[in-house]
Amino acid sequence: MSKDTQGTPVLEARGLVKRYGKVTALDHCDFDLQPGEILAVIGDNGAGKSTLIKALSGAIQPNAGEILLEGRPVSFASPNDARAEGIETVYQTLAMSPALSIADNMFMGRELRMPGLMGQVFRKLDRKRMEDFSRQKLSELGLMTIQNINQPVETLSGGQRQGVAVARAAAFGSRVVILDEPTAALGVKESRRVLDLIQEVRARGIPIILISHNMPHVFEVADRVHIHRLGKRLCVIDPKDHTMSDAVAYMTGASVPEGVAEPA
Ligand SMILES: Nc1ncnc2c1ncn2[C@@H]1O[C@H](COP(=O)(O)OP(=O)(O)OP(=O)(O)O)[C@@H](O)[C@H]1O
Repeated sequence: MSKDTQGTPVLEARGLVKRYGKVTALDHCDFDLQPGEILAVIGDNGAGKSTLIKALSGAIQPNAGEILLEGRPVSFASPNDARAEGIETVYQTLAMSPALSIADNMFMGRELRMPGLMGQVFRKLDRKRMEDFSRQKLSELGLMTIQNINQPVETLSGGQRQGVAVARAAAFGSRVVILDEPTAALGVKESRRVLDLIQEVRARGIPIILISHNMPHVFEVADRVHIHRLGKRLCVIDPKDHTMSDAVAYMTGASVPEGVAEPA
C-alpha cells in the first residue's frame, strides 16, 4: 500500500464537466487515484459521484476536462475502451447473467476460444481453460467456499455474487478496480467478506475506487477519502485524521474543511 501522493496518479481527472440539460452533474471536478490505495468517494445524494465514476469508466463522455491514465491523456468512448486499458467497474446492478454459470459470468464478452480452427472458425469455447481460470481467480481471493464453478449465479447468495463480480473485476482490471456501493445490498457477514476481498485486491497491488454511503465501511478500509459536493471534489481527507461526523458534515455542507473556501 502506498500513501505517496507525490508520484504520478494511476488515474487522474482535471476539470471534468458533465451537463444534463440544465443540470450540471460535474462542475470542473478534479480527481486522483494513487498507486496501491483504496480511495473512497463519498458525497450526498445527487452530488455527482456516479457521474464521475461513469466518466472515469467510459460509460459517459464529459463535456469538458481531461482524464489521465498513468499521466497519459485518455479518452474513453465506451466502457470497452476503459476495460481495454485495465479499468474494471462493478456497478451496483452487478451486470451478471443469473442463469449462466460462475465461469461463464467471469468471462462475459471475453470468452476464451479453443486454439486453432475449432476456436477461430467454429468459435468453440475453451470451457476447460475458462473454468480453470475462474477457479484460480476465486481461490486467489479466498472465495472457494463456492464449490462448483458451473453453478448458476442465481443460486449464489448476495455476498457470493458480489464476490464473483469483484473477482472478475480484479482478474481483468489490471490497473484500476471501481466498486459502486458493493455492500449496499448485503448483510453484516456478507459485507465483512466483501470488505476483506477489497483489501485482498489492494494487497495484490491494484488500486480501488470505492463509492459508498456506508461510513463505517469507508473508514475501515479507505486510505484516503474523496469528498464530493455539488459536482466537484471538495477535499480529500485521511480517515485517520478525521471522524465520520467530520466527513458527513463536510459532505452535507454543515461545516467546511480547513483550507477550503466556502462554496459561493
Ligand atoms: N442521465 C441523467 N439525466 C439527467 N440528469 C442526470 C442524469 N444522471 C445524473 N443526473 C443528475 O446529475 C446529478 C448528479 O447525479 P449522480 O447520480 O452522479 O449523483 P450521485 O452522487 O451518484 O447520487 P446518489 O448518491 O444519489 O447515487 C443529479 O442532479 C442527477 O439528477
